[in-house]
Amino acid sequence: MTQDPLPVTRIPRTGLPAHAVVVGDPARAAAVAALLDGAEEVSYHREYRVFSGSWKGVPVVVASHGVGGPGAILLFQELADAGVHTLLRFGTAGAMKPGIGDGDLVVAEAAVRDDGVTQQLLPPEYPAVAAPEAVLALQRAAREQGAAHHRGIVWTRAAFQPGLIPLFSYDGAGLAAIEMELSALLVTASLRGLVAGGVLVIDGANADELVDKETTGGYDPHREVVAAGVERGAVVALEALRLLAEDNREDRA
Ligand SMILES: O=P(O)(O)O[C@H]1O[C@H](CO)[C@@H](O)[C@H]1O
Ligand SMILES: O=c1cc[nH]c(=O)[nH]1
Repeated sequence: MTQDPLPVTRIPRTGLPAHAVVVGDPARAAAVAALLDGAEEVSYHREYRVFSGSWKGVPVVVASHGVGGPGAILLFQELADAGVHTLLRFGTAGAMKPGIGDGDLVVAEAAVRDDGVTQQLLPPEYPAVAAPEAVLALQRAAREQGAAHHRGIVWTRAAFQPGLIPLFSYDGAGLAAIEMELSALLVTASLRGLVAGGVLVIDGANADELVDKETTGGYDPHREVVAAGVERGAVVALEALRLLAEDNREDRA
């Protein structure tokens, strides 16, 4: 009997692998899926392009969530409904700390919840934290790939463009990077009992006041240095997922 797909993303309710890499851009989902064995497009509805395949023997999902927390959280929730329990976001981000340069990776330890959606779900004091095992798996994978990487807190911010209200400054707070969806993933994971984390490729920074001019050239994701970081980051995310899947297998044994 054919099953009804889930209502927003149109992914199937059953049969998906339990480990997923989620990315903003549908084209990046296709590029990551191209690294898999036996990759197949599962569904493509709105901004949600979903593939399955296997990475070094581990069945994985690769899915795009589009730009912005409110839309992205619909994918995270429906992946959880479909039985996915480990999710790593592989995105791009702006650098916020001196010494973090274009093409470098940032492994998120936690995120500031300015995502524009989770405030409507639970109080703002609730933290957005990555699973420690996801942080360590991403860090280990980045080391093993020889990818320049940093660990730190990420600012998830719903507004990409500057507006009339001056940007609140987190000067002195030690934030590493700014992007738009990670805290929505981390909060969803905590609420649903999932394992989640994130690794981000630096592509400049979209707010001039955030840019460390010595290490980044300002916001421009369409550069060779970013493309090279994305290639490295894709392998880091898949390798980290494999390490987490191995841990899961050992825990169950
Ligand atoms: O490259 P992705 O994963 O889309 O991530 C970043 O890029 C987009 C902004 O251009 C936002 O989605 C932001 O979070
Ligand atoms: O939100 C984002 C994403 C990429 N780069 C930025 O500077 N900001």
